[in-house]
Amino acid sequence: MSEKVNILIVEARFYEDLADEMASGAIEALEKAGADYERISVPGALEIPAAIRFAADSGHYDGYVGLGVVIRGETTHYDYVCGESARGLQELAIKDRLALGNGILTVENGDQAWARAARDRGNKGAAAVEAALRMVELKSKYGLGR
Ligand SMILES: Nc1c(NC[C@H](O)[C@H](O)[C@H](O)CO)[nH]c(=O)[nH]c1=O
Ligand SMILES: CC(=O)[C@@H](O)COP(=O)(O)O
Repeated sequence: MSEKVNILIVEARFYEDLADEMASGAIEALEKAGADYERISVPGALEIPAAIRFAADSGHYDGYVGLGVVIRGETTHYDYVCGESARGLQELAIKDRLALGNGILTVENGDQAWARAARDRGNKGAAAVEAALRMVELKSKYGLGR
């Protein structure tokens, strides 16, 4: 791929501090890889797939990274937020052939979230970038373009 890879980061800002850490890890990974990137935000993880789908029609991006943190509460809403955000991303990847990384943490509590979000621990924001970049490579290998 001759020109620089351009990645869109879609951040769910439900937990602002965790979102910042996840985004920082993702950005460090993108800069290390020499990729260009843009950032947009949504209220919560449920909105990530739709935001990616809106952006994909622009043809501006080679890949997408969804970042979010879903922490179980008192009701079954957790199950829907986790399940539907994951399903939405999978549909975008499979049906729309979008190169994306899923960086949506689905955890029981804040400690579990920080153990995975922190750059010096799980650094899952960077992991989602690495997944997205690999999928960009595969799309290029098979001539699928943006
Ligand atoms: N509880 C969490 C949510 N809930 C909000 C939804 O994602 C969505 O924004 C709302 O239902 C309006 O459509 N989102 C998270 O990202 N993390 C949570 O823990
Ligand atoms: C994951 C959620 O949507 C959750 O934070 C909502 O909390 P609750 O189930 O207590 O309303």
